[in-house]
Amino acid sequence: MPKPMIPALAQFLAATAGRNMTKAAYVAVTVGVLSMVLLTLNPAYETAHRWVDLLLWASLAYFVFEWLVRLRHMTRQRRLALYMSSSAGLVDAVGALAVPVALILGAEPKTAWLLCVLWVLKVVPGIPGLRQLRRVLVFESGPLISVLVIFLMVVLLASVAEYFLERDVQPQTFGSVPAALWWAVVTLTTTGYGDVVPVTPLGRIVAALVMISGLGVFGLWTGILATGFAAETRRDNFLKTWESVSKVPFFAALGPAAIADVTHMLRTMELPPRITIIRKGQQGDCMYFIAAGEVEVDLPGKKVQLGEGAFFGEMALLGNNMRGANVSTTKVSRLLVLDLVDFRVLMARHPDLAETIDAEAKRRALENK
Ligand SMILES: Nc1ncnc2c1ncn2[C@@H]1O[C@@H]2COP(=O)(O)O[C@H]2[C@H]1O
Repeated sequence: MPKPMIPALAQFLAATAGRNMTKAAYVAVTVGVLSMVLLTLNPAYETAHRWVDLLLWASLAYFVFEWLVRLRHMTRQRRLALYMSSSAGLVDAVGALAVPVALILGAEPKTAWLLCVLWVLKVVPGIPGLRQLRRVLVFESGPLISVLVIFLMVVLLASVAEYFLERDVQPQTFGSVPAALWWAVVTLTTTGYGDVVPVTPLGRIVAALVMISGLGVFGLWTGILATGFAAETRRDNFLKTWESVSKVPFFAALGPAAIADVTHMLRTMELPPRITIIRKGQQGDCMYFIAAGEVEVDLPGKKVQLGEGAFFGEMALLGNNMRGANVSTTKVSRLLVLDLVDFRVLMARHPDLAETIDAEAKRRALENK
């Protein structure tokens, strides 16, 4: 018998605490935050205030319900303290309590509902690549902090210089170092509001230097983050491929160093069922190892299934470069792809593997005659 909807939903919400958001939570965040934005729009809010209020209360009710369900679930699991002190627990608590507490404390409703902007924090665990970003920030913290220190140094030097050069001509805007600091930050970050502008010749020369430094500082930041991300993605791919390679029996006899070597040459590909990977008659530029799943080779008069650990697509690389049959997936499959150049390198570096591939290709060619 299907479970009643509310208990089933409650069980699901409890189990997803601290993980990616549920679809309902995405809807509640979007509806809630958009309604909050409408609340600040006049006269639109005045005309539709019943609907906007209803949507705001409905979103809040969802988050309160979700929080209570999770509290109950964690109490039963004896993990309440852990949940309440985790970032997910804090975000859930803030999402459920911020607006009601502000209303109870007597804040004006239009002000209290602004706090529902905090619901966007719920989206954080679902952001793809967040773990990668965190790791990049940790690994690259040294260079990033160095750039930050350079930024602060230039800001301070420039603002003192501009204060000295401009204070007599523009006492209103450059009359103190903090006032000049505002100009320095706006200029160095390349924002350039243009509300405060040096007018003396020397002041302008300093400004030009600050603008050029700004480009350099931001170029450095971007460069450090971009290379950090690229390195992190490479590491992630390597780990994923390593895991698959070590599971393929074909590579099992290799030592860890050789597996690492092979892993550098392979890339992973995830495919759904019924996808054609190889078409007969096309040029062959890579071969495949099956890490998981199954493929079917469509030969004249028969179909051959190849499962986990098998390889295919080697015959074109060893022969006349032409694919001899159609090959497609029959199940969800994870394949390791070896490009032609790396295939040659692999064959040269690992003669035992080369022999196995060669022998299997010859056996298949005989079988197909
Ligand atoms: N008899 C067979 N048994 C298993 N696989 C085969 C057989 N014949 C061909 N194949 C595979 O199907 C692939 C089609 O592309 P290739 O010719 O590059 O390489 C071929 C082999 O890897």
